[in-house]
Amino acid sequence: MSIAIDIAGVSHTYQKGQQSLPVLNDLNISIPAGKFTAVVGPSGCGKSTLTRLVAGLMFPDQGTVSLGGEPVKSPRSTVGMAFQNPVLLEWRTIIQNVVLPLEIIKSDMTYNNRLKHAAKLLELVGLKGFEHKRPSELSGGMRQRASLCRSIVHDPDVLIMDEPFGALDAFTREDLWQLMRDLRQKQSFTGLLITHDLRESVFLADQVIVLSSRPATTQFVLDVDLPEDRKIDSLYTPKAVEMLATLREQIEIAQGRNSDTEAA
Ligand SMILES: Nc1ncnc2c1ncn2[C@@H]1O[C@H](COP(=O)(O)OP(=O)(O)OP(=O)(O)O)[C@@H](O)[C@H]1O
Repeated sequence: MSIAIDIAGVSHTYQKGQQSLPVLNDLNISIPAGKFTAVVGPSGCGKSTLTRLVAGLMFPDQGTVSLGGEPVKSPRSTVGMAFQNPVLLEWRTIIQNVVLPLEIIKSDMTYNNRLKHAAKLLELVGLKGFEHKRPSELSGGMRQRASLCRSIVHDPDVLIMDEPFGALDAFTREDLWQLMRDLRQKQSFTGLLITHDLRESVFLADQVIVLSSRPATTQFVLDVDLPEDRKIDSLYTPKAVEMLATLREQIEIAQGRNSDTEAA
């Protein structure tokens, strides 16, 4: 299986005036094409920094980040990003927000085809009938659904998610986990998910990486040995409960090593 995201020997230090803050230390993560890896770790250990490096928004001091075998030298149109706060433009309708990446990346696509493609995705995520509403007319969960559509409307090879469900209530979050599972089956992409929610990591990922406290390095890797077509109930099976207990233990070990604040 080909490697879609390869983080090889990556170290990074922020410089603020005379002060240095080492954040990542010799990090190695390989994610095969079509698979999802979740990254968990103490607050402030460097998870968002990692997403910025993979997105090509900044570059590591040492090591290489490669997507599809090519070193990342700038942001790529084959990458989609989803964040905790769905920043939807209020002066655009929901469907106009979703087509935005197509306007920029797939400018050769006709206006009607862009709309058709976005409408199909909105239907898939249960937002048929809301295409012409403004973002402020939707609930937080609905806005996040629309934002996910915008993240994948251009058929990215890689989807980077930085706590995309963190601001939602527990039930909406579980709904969106199931939505993400279904989207993955319809549209193949490789996922890098940053989360503080261990259940989310086990539900969505094929592999969970626990980072140590800052400067973060790989402390523990868990292969999620659950069926691909997971149900929320799968999280209550003895196997899943055991995995969650292992992850919690690893997070506690990581936190014990000098983390900023509480996590997970
Ligand atoms: N641009 C920057 N310049 C200097 N320091 C930064 C910068 N961005 C982040 N940091 C610092 O680097 C450390 C890691 O930040 P980062 O956001 O990557 O951690 P995180 O693991 O995503 O945190 P959290 O879990 O709380 O979201 C923090 O101490 C943060 O204050």
